[in-house]
Amino acid sequence: MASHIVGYPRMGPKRELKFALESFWDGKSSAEDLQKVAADLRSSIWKQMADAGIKHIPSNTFSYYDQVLDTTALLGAVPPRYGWNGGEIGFDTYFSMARGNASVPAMEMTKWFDTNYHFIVPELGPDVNFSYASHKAVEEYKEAKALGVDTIPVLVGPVSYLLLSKPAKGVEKSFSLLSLLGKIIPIYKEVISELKAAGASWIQFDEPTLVMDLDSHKLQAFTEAYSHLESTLSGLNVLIETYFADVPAEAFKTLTSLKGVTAFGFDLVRGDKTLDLIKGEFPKGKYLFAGLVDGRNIWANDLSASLSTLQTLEGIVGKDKLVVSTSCSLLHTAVDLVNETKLDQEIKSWLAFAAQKIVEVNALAKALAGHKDEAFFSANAAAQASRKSSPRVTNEAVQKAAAALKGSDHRRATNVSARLDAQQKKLNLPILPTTTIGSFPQTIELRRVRREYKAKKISEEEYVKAIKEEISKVVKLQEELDIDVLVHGEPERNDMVEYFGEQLSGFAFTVNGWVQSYGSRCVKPPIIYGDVSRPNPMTVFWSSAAQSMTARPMKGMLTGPVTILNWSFVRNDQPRFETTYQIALAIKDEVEDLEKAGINVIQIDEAALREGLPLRKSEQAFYLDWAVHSFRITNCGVQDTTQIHTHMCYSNFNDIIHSIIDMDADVITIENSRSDEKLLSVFREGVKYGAGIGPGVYDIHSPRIPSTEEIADRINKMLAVLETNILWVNPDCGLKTRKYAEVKPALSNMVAAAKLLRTQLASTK
Ligand SMILES: Nc1nc2c(c(=O)[nH]1)N[C@@H](CNc1ccc(C(=O)N[C@@H](CCC(=O)N[C@@H](CCC(=O)N[C@@H](CCC(=O)O)C(=O)O)C(=O)O)C(=O)O)cc1)CN2
Ligand code: MET
Ligand SMILES: [Zn+2]
Repeated sequence: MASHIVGYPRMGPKRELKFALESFWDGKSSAEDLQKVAADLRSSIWKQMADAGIKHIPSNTFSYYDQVLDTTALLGAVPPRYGWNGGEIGFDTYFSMARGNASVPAMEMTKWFDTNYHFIVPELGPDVNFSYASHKAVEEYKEAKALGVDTIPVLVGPVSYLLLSKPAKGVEKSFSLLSLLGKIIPIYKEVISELKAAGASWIQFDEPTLVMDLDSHKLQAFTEAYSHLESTLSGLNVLIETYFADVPAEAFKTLTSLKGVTAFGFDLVRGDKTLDLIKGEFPKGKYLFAGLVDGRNIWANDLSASLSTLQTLEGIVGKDKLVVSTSCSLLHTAVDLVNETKLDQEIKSWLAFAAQKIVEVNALAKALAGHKDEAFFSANAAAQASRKSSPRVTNEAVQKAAAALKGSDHRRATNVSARLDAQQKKLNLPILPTTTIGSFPQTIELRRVRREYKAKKISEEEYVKAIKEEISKVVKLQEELDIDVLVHGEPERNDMVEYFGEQLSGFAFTVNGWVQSYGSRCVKPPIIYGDVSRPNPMTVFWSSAAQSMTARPMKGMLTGPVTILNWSFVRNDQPRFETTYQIALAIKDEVEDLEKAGINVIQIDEAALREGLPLRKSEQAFYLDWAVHSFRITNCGVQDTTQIHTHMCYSNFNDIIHSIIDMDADVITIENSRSDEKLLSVFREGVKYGAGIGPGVYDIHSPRIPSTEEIADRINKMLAVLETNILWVNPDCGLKTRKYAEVKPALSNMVAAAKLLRTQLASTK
């Protein structure tokens, strides 16, 4: 019985790649240093899988930044503005596309399906001259082979690549990205041929777009693509891997009829309906890669349940055609539980990170082949049982309160325009008020202070003093810049989700449970294992201190329930909405405590609301309903004069704008500048929006400093579609990843642009 891993985290157990990348970008180390760290990481991962007994070990799932960008490099699809002149694509061009450089902004970055991973969006048009410009897939295959590991090379499939692209600037709206299929297939043929020549016997194409609701035209593209590749693929075993949801019935038919394909991979964790399709009809003689070990979470697999599913599948496809696999790439889970020395032992026994999941996959494959490791299975069964019955999981009062929420609407009593009037009387803001999203740069010094406090190397007194000093610096800076609504800068927070998780009951934490979010940036999602409650106020102390330092309004800064849910490892023993309602009640208490403490503006970030939208349309309305409801629960109890802000990033809102309006926030700040101002098109199409809105005026994910003119130009574009009196001026997102050398001039230009427009508007009145 064979085993397979869809993909593996690249950052390393201690984020070795992150540090190597950042040091290279800062000019502190050489390209060779970076390549050495990368090669060591790859070899240790391959060896680890080989030692565990995995049969199909993936290669080319390593990336210096992103696997979609790697595919863009493979195809030589570099946008002309990066000045690439052909030849093998090197670090310069590659990282310029990813991060921008002094003269050119970065390519667009967006969410990878419904995960917290971000990919670089290919920009394509009829004039792109595709060429085979990165041999990375072949080099990595050979590298593994030289280490004695014969791998299954992984490529982003041609159709998903095109479906995830966008038309380049200036390209006609009517241009069909799929029309480029004929141009990229020859490049895929080149790389497949080289892989074959290097000795590969298997190849994996990731085609996750197959889980979306694709029309027949798009499905047809799969049929076309793989029939063109058929002759080149002959002699190879070809796996098409899908993940993140069920494959719809139509797509399942198309997929399983593809020519030249010999194996199909399915996510059987998020997609429980696919099992029925397989039971209904699965092509004879083809391999089924059964993704039963969850790549998106940290819970230990229920091995006996998985084994019984596998036994059913074995009856359908036959013993020699069933392969045990992960539900998706392990990129989306933490790396190795071995490095968690501080976790409670009982909770630890419930968990499995990437390294442990490999062992689970292998144990299942062995058990199916009749070599069940009884000790391993019975330890697993004991852990499953302890998790089900552990008293630390349940809090009956919380369950009752959350259950009582259903059915009610939780709306503020007054409508938004009346509320905004009442708030303006109190706040007295100019038109085009300026603000920021919350965080200010997280300096090395700041991280050191937090770390030393956590390690008890400095006292609470010293810690409070240091953080207050930082807040005071940030407040002074904002006053000097003449920003209207201030923030405290979030210096006490490691991360906007982890920070709240640390203060809520029902959450556990890891020390090294990092997951890549984009490029070198990682997050450490807290683990929600039990019912959630708030033992004490979480932010009131710092927000009141900050407000006392200024006469200007200071925004209280909270993370909303849907975002806390979506950016945590969440329980899989109750529906997501139940967990969210529990978090909503905790945040509601915090909102009300902030109001009592005299904070008049409170921002409740729902950065990940869009991200959690189910991939399949049939499930979206239900999600939006409870997600928006949870947000309203948090602030339905405040006075009219308390101004509720929310913030969202990386969002494509056109399809959910009505839900956003239904959140009924007083002001919303939204990412906008790195996605071609797609957001504004919603309003151009006539959607009425009466609340305050601040579409980001510059991209904070790039080190580039925007000029006053550029920002003024952006604001003008917004004024063309939005009423002057509702528009706010702010960056796209928080500033924590930037340096002060970037933030000061950028914000100064932002305020200058707002003032310029205020003057212009006053003179044209
Ligand atoms: N959860 C989440 N998801 C999100 C976002 C977000 O802000 N949070 N933003 C969007 C974009 N994604 C982002 C993801 C990560 C970061 C980011 O800045 N991450 C930091 C993590 C920094 C962090 O939390 N650090 C901790 C831990 C400190 C630390 O790293 N300590 C040292 C030493 C530890 C010791 O000696 O004990 C280490 O572990 O190396 C802290 O500052 O307190 C990074 O990768 O650099 C930014 C945006 C979308 N998704
Ligand atoms: N308040 C948060 C910040 O400014 C919101 C970030 S959204 C990823 O960092
Ligand atoms: Zn954001």
